[in-house]
Amino acid sequence: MIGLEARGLNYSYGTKQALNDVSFSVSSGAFCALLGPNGAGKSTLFNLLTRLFVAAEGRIVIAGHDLRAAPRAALAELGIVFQQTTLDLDLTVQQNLSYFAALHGLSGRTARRRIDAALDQLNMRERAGEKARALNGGHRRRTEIARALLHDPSVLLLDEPTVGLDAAARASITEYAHALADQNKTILWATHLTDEVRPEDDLVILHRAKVLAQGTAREIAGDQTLQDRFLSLTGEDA
Ligand SMILES: Nc1ncnc2c1ncn2[C@@H]1O[C@H](COP(=O)(O)OP(=O)(O)OP(=O)(O)O)[C@@H](O)[C@H]1O
Repeated sequence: MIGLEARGLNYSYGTKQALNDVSFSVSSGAFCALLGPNGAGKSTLFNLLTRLFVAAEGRIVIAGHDLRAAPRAALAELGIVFQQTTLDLDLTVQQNLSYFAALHGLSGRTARRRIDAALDQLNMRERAGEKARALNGGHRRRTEIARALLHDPSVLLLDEPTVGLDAAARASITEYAHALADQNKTILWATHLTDEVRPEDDLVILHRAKVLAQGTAREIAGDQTLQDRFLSLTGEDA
């Protein structure tokens, strides 16, 4: 089954083409890295997938729902962690999540149950009472991932979620995202760092608005390291 599918997406800012006939699909429950250097078009693609932008042509299907024909059903299956942190720093972890749960129409016992489950999933329950401002970068990211899970989406988009984190926090966030895929969430993980991609991960390489390669990272790397393969495909260092 397909968790996320993009077909024939084009997008331009004036004369600047940011996406050029972009097509790829991610199997349900797979971890897929979207690898591309700065300016490749990753954020533009995320803006189309979340319907912040609407593509004139092409098709996006989220957990079986066409984003154009059935936007509410499609977006209900989508969780998103944006590149910029979007927590209210003056609220506690719990309050940040409660507020978001309310936006999704969750309240009372259901909201509390979902919040506890999401905090447990990210190992953040003991920090529920701390203000977001007091958390380090890794814990803030974990809170944002927990928040993105509250409405139980089947597809989770993460836009360069490790930017600004130290190596230990980076490894830990990557690990949590893989664990979510193991629990059958479909994950699309944008990054410009080849060391965040595991050989068994699905991989889409985006460069200058185009998909250059798609497959497992192992297949795409062939007999090279992924870093060397990426460099030879794009002529850029990752
Ligand atoms: N509002 C805009 N107006 C004009 N050009 C834009 C605009 N936003 C992005 N671009 C251009 O479109 C291309 C794709 O940008 P995009 O932000 O999608 O790439 P990205 O892979 O997410 O890069 P980054 O990692 O730097 O965010 C780049 O060449 C960028 O300069």
